[in-house]
Amino acid sequence: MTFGHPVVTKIRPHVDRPKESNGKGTFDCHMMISEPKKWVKEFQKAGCDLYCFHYEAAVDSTAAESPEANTDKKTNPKEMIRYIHEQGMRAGIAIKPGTDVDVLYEIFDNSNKEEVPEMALVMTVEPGFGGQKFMADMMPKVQALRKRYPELNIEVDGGLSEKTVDTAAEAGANVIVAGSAVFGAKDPAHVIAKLREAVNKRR
Ligand SMILES: O=C(CO)[C@@H](O)[C@H](O)COP(=O)(O)O
Repeated sequence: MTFGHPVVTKIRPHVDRPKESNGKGTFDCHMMISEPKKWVKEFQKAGCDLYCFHYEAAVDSTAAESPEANTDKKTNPKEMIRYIHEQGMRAGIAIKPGTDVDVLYEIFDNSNKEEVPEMALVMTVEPGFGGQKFMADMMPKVQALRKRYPELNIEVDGGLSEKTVDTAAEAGANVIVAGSAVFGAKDPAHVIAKLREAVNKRR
């Protein structure tokens, strides 16, 4: 599990859930875990505003607990999104580098708004650890999402820094996760300001 560090935290008002955050930004929890449904309530209690799970991991948790009883372990992100919304949080859905962006279209095109997340997260490194190299070849996914959903919150995570943020922002990302670039900086506030600036000048 990792906690994202979104430096651009304003979720666009028209996609906001009724329960607003506390005015101090959005507590965006990126759940890089295999059974994301298990932790939804715990994280809601802990103050999470936006619960982001992986498309690849959205397997029914009951089925995952009893594999022998599970004959069709199928991905069910819609159920996850509805469940997150029912707990009063916003939902995000993440895809790993090897996952096609097309899998998200069915999810965002759904006419049932309770099953539509407020954010898409395009991983720009393989999930695992900080300090990896930004994968610029993920940008076509961001561009495709931005073209199809002009108002969507699109997050990128992995290898973002002052050097790479322009590429991501130019492609259409408006929520930037940065680990080592911020926490390893002499002046984290300056880096955060630069990352924000890169996004804001394109909005
Ligand atoms: O958890 C992950 C990747 O597994 C990311 O959230 C990274 O931790 C971000 O760190 P940097 O790439 O910015 O150092």
